[in-house]
Amino acid sequence: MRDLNPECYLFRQVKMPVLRSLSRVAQQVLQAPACGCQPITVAVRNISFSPRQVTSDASFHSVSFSETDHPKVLITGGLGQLGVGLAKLLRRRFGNNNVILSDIRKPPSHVFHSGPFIYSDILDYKNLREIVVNNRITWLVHYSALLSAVGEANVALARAVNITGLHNILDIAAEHGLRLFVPSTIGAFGPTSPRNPTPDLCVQRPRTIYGVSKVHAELMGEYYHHRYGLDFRCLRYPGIISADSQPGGGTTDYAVQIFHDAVKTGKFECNLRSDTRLPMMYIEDCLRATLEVMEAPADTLSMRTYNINAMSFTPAELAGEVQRQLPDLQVTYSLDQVRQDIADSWPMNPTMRTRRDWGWKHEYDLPELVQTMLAFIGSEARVAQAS
Ligand SMILES: NC(=O)c1ccc[n+]([C@@H]2O[C@H](COP(=O)([O-])OP(=O)(O)OC[C@H]3O[C@@H](n4cnc5c(N)ncnc54)[C@H](O)[C@@H]3O)[C@@H](O)[C@H]2O)c1
Ligand SMILES: C[C@@H](O)[C@H](N)C(=O)O
Repeated sequence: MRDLNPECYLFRQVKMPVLRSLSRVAQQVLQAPACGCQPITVAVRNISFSPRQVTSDASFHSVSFSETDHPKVLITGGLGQLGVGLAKLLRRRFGNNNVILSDIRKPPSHVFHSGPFIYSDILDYKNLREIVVNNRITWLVHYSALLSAVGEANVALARAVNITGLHNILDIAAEHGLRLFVPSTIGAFGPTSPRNPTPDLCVQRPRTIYGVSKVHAELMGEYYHHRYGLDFRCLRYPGIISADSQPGGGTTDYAVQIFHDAVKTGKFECNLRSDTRLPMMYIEDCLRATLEVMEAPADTLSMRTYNINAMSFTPAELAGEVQRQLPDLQVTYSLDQVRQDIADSWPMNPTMRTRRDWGWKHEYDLPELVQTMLAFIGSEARVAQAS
């Protein structure tokens, strides 16, 4: 089964009653509609029936998104390291009011006043659905998650947010014909995956709840794509490095912290071994890749989950590059064994079919990354000192 017919889908969505009882899990076969599509009925969520119409020549585009309109975007978990930057990029492209940031945390004043913000807990399915319906959302970028190190410290919460929350997102997206982006991660690989290089398709047996939940997200998204025609798109981000937003508790956080410590104290204690090689990317490249994969014509996507990368370096190599700009920086090493074990199971160099499929090219390598980070954090520090 490949895809949905928009008219049939919307017709059925409006006409069909939504059944809420968790105990009434079932499937119904509907009568063939006038358009001649072969109807199937699928319980996307066990509280409702969502009939899906499939035609052999249908494309994979979202059912409710007209290509001539701007998408109406909802970003979940938008107050983390990546969400505010993505909202800024998407708002520049689609208009301020067409991009809604959401989170369960209170936004800082500059974020609150920069565009639409809304409270949304992804564990609250009804609230999510209300937001999607009331705001006529067509694209959903699902950023809410607990990252690798924080997830190991709170497995139950990570399981709830990263797995149960994802189920809510998938059902909402399928039921309302949204184009859905869910980031995966290099953490979706594990100790038995090939590390150098790591192909897009290979063994994935991660040993963190974060990694397990992200493999689950990849597989569920692809399943919904093939089963229900959900327009699911996924990139496995490497460690993302940003100057104006803080990482949320991952294994690659050291590569952000070093810049702040270098500028503020001239000393940096690294919690990974000096020779730990991991894939990394500057945030601007990451957000551009996200927009590019969301805008890519469906027929250019040979897969729905892709590796993506810019550079790979070790703490020693990063420190060396920072020391070229700030020669007095002192770097010491004090291992966090949880993070080290995680890092030792992750890829060093993911290969990328994105290059072939939609021409992905990063702009920032290590020297540009270091210059940009130091320039930004340095100027912030000077402003803070002056005021
Ligand atoms: N930053 C990276 O290096 C990186 C790398 C690979 C993948 N990713 C993925 O990208 C996405 C965004 O990453 P990030 O670095 O911005 O994460 P982050 O940890 O900085 O932010 C996650 C956000 O999710 C929110 N959240 C937690 N529980 C929630 C709930 N119940 N409902 C709604 N929101 C909730 C948090 O409040 C937080 O603002 C995540 O899915 C992450 O796995 C990030
Ligand atoms: C790599 C990524 O998923 C995140 N930065 C982490 O370290 O957990």
